[in-house]
Amino acid sequence: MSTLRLGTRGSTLALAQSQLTADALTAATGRPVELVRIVTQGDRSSAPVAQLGVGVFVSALRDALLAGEIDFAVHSYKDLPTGAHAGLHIAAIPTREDPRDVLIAKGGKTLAELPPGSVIGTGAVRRIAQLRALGLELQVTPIRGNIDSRIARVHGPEADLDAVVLARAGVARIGRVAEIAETLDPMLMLPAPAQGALAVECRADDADLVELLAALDHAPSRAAVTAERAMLATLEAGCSAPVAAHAELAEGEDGDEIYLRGAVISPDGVRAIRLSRTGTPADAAEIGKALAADLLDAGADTLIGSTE
Ligand SMILES: NCc1[nH]cc(CCC(=O)O)c1CC(=O)O
Repeated sequence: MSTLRLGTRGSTLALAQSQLTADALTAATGRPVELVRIVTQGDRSSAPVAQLGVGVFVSALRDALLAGEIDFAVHSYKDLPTGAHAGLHIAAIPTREDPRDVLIAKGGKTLAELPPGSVIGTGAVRRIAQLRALGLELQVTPIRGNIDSRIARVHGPEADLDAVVLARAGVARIGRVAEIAETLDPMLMLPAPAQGALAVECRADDADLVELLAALDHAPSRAAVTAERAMLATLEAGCSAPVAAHAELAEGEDGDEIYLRGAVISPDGVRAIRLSRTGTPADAAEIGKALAADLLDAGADTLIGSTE
């Protein structure tokens, strides 16, 4: 059996989730997998991610896939642009990690324990807006870089921040959950659509590999992510304010039920529209689209204008 080439970025997180997926595939199918390092434009640049544009970390991997240099790639699903990519196919969405955000703070302080004037670093407008919405005497400062360098801004000899907010999934995958001070309740900090989920992608015409990779697919995770991403995709057309979403699957009386919560927040955190919908996993995409329509009806597009 030929060895499959899994293309990966060189960051600690990318290597960790690629290795995890390689091991899971070998365990499930017996097929050997080797990791192939790909340097992306996002790794070479130190410009803010907002300037580099969405999907910059993804494009080099996709180019390598289409060029046949690698057989498949593992992405953080939340980093993928919402549109489908010609010639490529997401063959598996493995079991999702905890989608919530976490606080890593000096002295292990929780959000409520941070003294007035504390400086919190985060790059995502979604997190900045929700932190501001708490109305605390906190200073939010934009940061970028990989997870290790963000944690080093709080824990380590070069520390210059009181706290950072990160996705729990990333911290868990690089083996640093012990440093988490608080896992943030989605009531306060609703996660990014698809946070904590991975997308395993290969060429659409590689039928054998599409079938092989399906061994890694986890139907409940796929349903949750499909609902969240459908909401995001529909909102993108009508609204550019920060978007958050979280779908949970629960056993209802008539089988599994999806409970999708969504929010659109003004960047200054002053106004937020929060709504929810339920439905069956088979209707995941429709639930997401319908919730986005509800949010737009409630004025989500008017939240863009309120700047900092
Ligand atoms: N935007 C970068 C990014 N992409 C995926 C993760 C974490 C892991 C995940 O959500 O799957 C992170 C870091 C973070 O947001 O803290």
